Amino acid sequence: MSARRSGGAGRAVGEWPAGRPLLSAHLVVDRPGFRLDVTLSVSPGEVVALLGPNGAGKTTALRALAGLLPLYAGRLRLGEVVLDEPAAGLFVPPEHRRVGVVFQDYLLFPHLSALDNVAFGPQARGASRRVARAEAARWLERVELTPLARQRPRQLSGGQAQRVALARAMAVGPDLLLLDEPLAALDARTRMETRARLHHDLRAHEGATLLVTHDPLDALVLADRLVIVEDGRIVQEGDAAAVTARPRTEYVARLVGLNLYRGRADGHAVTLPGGFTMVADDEVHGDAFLAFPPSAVALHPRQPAGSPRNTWAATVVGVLPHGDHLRVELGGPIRAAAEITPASAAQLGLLPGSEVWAAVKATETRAYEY
Ligand SMILES: Nc1ncnc2c1ncn2[C@@H]1O[C@H](COP(=O)(O)OP(=O)(O)OP(=O)(O)O)[C@@H](O)[C@H]1O
Repeated sequence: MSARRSGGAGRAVGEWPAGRPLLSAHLVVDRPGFRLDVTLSVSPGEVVALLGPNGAGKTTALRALAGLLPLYAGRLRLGEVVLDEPAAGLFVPPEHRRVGVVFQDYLLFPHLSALDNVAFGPQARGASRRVARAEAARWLERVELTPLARQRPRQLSGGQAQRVALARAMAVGPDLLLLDEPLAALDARTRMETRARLHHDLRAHEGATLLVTHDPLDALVLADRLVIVEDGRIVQEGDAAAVTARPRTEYVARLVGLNLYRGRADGHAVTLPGGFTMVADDEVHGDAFLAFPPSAVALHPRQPAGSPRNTWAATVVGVLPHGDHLRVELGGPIRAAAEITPASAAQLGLLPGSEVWAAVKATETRAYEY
């Protein structure tokens, strides 16, 4: 099978020129009432997480990369091969792409053993049964499942089934590995263990990896770079530190647990919609984001003396447990979340409708341009 037909890199991933992305895609997909329009590039060995709320278009992007949905416009190149380019009449079908997919519910064949599930990929791509099974055995060994090779999927735990699905996706030697919510089907405990294993296995993959997830923890643990999609568009991308330090949408701010506002800055003062002004540690001019963590919000029963900055009268909208703290949703001149201990909540006698004073130190308040 030629590299072109097989949709392969056309040269070993190890020889791929440094600095040139292995996957380079401008994906435009039309659905009734929805358009996905995103540009993605992933380098060899890099793990990118596509993160976003429900209906953002993550699965649509993954399906387009796998060839399960054709592009409406744009271009998808993997290695040296163009897999989809409607304007040029090019489309490589899924079975001829060097792409491995781990679906959310794994889609293992229930009547086949773990070994034959993994052997399916190489066999479907033309390997003999013997070669495919040898390849499958090698992959099961890599994910430490050799003793379970003869088991059927229903005899495997969720974490084991996930690893069989990963071995099956890797057994075709993919240049692009796609994972759709790989840990969503697992309970919390198995999830932690499987996440750690998956991290280890993904490090060993020389090709490009794209992971679709709702779960910020999966993204932070597994990925080198985050791409955040909302309503079919990329709203922010970068490594975890950059994204969490400077969220650019409310979704991202919630994800990283920050209060976030848009306003106009004049030096250290940022005026928010409605006219409330806050003082930030940073100096910015023009349109700006203002962000502070809920843990930086102190609540007082009366107006605190001697600290007129960043203090406002607020009304308690709701109180929710948050780990071993309480998260207090506040209404008032700005909506904000505060995180306090159960002891201080009891002292303040917090109930929905309670009146309190909120205070945030300028040193804990960040401002940055948008
Ligand atoms: N088979 C389909 N036919 C038509 N529209 C679809 C289909 N599947 C998804 N959509 C629409 O495409 C948009 C993006 O959906 P998609 O499943 O890609 O989002 P997502 O980010 O993966 O969401 P989730 O996290 O809920 O899986 C949504 O508006 C959805 O209603």
